[in-house]
Amino acid sequence: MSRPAGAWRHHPQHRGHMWATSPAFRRQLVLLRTLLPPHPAAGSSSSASSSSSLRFRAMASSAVYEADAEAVIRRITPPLDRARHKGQAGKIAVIGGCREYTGAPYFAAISALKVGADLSHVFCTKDAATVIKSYSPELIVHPILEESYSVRDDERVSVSSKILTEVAKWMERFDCIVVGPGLGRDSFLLDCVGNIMKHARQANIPTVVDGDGLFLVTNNPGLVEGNPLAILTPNVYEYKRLVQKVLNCDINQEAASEQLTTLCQKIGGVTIMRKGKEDLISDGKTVTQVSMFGSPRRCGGQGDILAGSVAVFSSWAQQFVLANEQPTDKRVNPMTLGCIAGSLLLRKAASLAFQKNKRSTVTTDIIELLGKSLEDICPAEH
Ligand SMILES: NC(=O)C1=CN([C@@H]2O[C@H](COP(=O)(O)OP(=O)(O)OC[C@H]3O[C@@H](n4cnc5c(N)ncnc54)[C@H](O)[C@@H]3O)[C@@H](O)[C@H]2O)[C@@H](O)CC1
Ligand SMILES: Nc1ncnc2c1ncn2[C@@H]1O[C@H](COP(=O)(O)OP(=O)(O)OP(=O)(O)O)[C@@H](O)[C@H]1O
Ligand SMILES: [Mg+2]
Repeated sequence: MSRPAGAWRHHPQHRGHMWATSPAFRRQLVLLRTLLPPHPAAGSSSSASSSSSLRFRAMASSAVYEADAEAVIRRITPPLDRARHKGQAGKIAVIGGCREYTGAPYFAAISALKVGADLSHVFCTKDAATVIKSYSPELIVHPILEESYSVRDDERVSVSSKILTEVAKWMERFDCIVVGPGLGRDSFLLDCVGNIMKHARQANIPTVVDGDGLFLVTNNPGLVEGNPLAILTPNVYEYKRLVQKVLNCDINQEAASEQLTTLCQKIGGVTIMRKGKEDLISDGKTVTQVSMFGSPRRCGGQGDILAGSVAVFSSWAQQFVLANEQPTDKRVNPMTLGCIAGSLLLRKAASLAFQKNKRSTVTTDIIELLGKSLEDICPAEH
């Protein structure tokens, strides 16, 4: 996603946003401070920023900050510049899709396009490929993954290495990959995907891990340990399993933010978005939340939309942070910004879809409203 340095700085949408600051984080998080309210330690009043959308609340001993997520979206979304060519707004790949699940990888991949990526690929099993292609001609679908039932024992090593070679050919082109939507839990397939994750890491490709990708990572945390380009997006059950495995304890709701911070630190370097009534986001240093109400419908697939959206926003945020030329130690974590932006956009689209469709709201209704939701926040220029 090469682009002229500073492209974002000249976006009219990005001018003049007065965000609150957080002195306690100033040294580390120059951009994120603009998303945060005054920190209590700085002597500001506890009714911090009551006049703005920025709030904080104490949970156990860790403060949780409500992000000004609209401002984040405006800030990181690149302008539609006529001089740009295909690919510069992002190339995303979803690793997922098997016999059982074809909806999830489709939802994630099409959402990436609807948010604004130029190209969206899906790497899935042969069974799933034709089905996914039939949902949309926009997606580039690679039928290369194999499940145990289709591979003889004596073929496993060669098939596994062929799969890795095939994905590796493409890997450098991607700005972000999403591992897990509709992947299934076949052991051979998960082994192959573990190798793909290792390769992505070596190639410094940001990786969103969701759905069955989290099943893989929970059983093998080493796949993401110490990787600052990894984002985990667990739902309530996936989070519980991760906490049990990594922290060896149960969920502590009273100290939710502290536990999330500890989990990030224990895994090391990763960003985790704990999905739920509020989406709680931490990279082990700060905890931010997005709590704008979306929709009371909990139809399956909303997490897939989120994963595809976070992939796009994170790659935009990475470029934004680089283009603003902050010293490395002062850069905000772009993965956090991507999570904040993806969370708000999904919630806005879900809210609009629910207004229209009420109880019959399904995931495709929400996807159709991603564009309007983004337009309301950050209009395209003409
Ligand atoms: N249309 C599709 O193809 C969809 C496929 N999906 C994929 O389906 C796969 C499995 O994801 P799921 O989120 O369904 O995962 P699970 O199969 O773990 O969970 C399914 C449901 O079972 C229940 N459950 C799970 N663990 C539980 C526990 N410990 N205690 C009580 N109830 C529990 C919950 O209601 C949960 O929502 C993933 O690959 C995911 O991406 C989902 O994204 C939904 C949409
Ligand atoms: N109780 C809730 N109230 C409001 N929003 C919620 C609630 N639970 C989840 N969400 C929203 O729905 C999004 C998807 O979360 P969810 O927990 O449904 O993911 P998931 O189970 O992984 O979804 P999927 O069916 O795609 O696998 C989250 O980003 C969150 O914003
Ligand atoms: Mg899910």
